[in-house]
Amino acid sequence: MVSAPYLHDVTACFAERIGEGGLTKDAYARLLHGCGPALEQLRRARADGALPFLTLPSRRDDLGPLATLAARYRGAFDDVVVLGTGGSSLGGQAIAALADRGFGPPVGSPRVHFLDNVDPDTFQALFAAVDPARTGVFAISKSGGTAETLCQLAVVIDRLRAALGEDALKRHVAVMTEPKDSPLSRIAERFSLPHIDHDPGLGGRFSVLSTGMLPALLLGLDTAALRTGAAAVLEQALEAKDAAGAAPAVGAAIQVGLANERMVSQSVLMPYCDRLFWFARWYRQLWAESLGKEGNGTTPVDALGTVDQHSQLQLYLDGPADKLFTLVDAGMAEAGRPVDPDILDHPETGYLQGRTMGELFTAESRATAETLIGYGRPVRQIRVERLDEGTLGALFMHFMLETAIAAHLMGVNAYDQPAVEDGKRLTRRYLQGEGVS
Ligand SMILES: O=P(O)(O)OC[C@H]1OC(O)[C@H](O)[C@@H](O)[C@@H]1O
Repeated sequence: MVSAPYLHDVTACFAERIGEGGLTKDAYARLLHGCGPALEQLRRARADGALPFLTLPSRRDDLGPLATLAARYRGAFDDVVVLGTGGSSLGGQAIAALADRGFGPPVGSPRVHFLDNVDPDTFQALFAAVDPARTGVFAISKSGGTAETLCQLAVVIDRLRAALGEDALKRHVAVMTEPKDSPLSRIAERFSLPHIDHDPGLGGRFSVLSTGMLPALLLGLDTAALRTGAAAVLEQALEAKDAAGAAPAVGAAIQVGLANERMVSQSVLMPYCDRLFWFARWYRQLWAESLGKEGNGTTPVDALGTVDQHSQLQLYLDGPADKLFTLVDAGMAEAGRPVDPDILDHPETGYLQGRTMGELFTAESRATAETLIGYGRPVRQIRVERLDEGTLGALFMHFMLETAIAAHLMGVNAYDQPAVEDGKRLTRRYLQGEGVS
């Protein structure tokens, strides 16, 4: 059992059963040994600043311009639209879910909408719902050249300009992109839009502690706590005396070991917490794009307890034995009011009487883990005492490190995504008229 500050019982419970299945203790020990150089590489990268996702947790200097913009937006707008896709959107969505459960933002915050697709119907619905005079926009694109984000922004600027005039744009629209010449930086320049620099060394799927900060500030979340939680996990992992003491290394060794032995081809992340729904979506991109290279990688699956017990669990238990399960328990056992036996008085539901919703949640998470183990499926559980900015930051860092270490073990570069460029090239050709009948 490995524990890290903030993440209690990062139970590599499968580690305790290694040797029972196809992953031998020797193979696991070799992989864990291989994590040593991976951790050393991360230590060096943190020291020389080569990987900004490792230095960001201890930085605060970059937050100033974001805080200024957020304060202005909070004062001026009822709605803020965050444009961008992939790594420029999912981290922000995962953070925003902490504060907005879908019933509206906290008092004093605007409604924050993430538009990460180019579905014209969605944009039509957005324009019908918001008042342009009370709407702010924040467009995020690391490269500044992503077709979807540029198209989104062009459409939104067109609408705002028609409603408010060109001069108003600089008060309503801001961008975050690399400080270089790009289609997005040119738009910012042309309309004098505030431009916040995106660190060129910070890959989108490792950028949550940067791209997620404006949404966090808009919703009144504690950005310092997000980073402190991440820093604590980073510190624990990089200062551990060996790889066995570093939870992300243990997780990477298990995931890669099971994949090498052809025991898993999919990695299911199943939090028991609605607020972690978008976290699982964020993880899906991180794991897929970082590792899916040269025939490597396992397919990440985002699931949600208890909902997916009622739609996926049959397959998970009795379908192909090709999945590793990571269940996240967000410490809600105490939450909720007890069920009044006067209302639920049927003899068959005696087990629910006097129990809280949180108790049902927690019992189901435990029961699912044990049932999966009973069916011989590899399972690990991560327990978070309480979900807040600190623990969410810790979870982000845990999985970013686990992914980086897994990439090292697989011998792939975690920080690029060369294959997706092919489809982008083809899209451009189609739009230019080539091959379109
Ligand atoms: O932030 P951007 O440069 O606009 O990129 C947004 C997304 O675009 C892609 O196609 C990449 O596959 C993703 O890794 C990236 O996060």
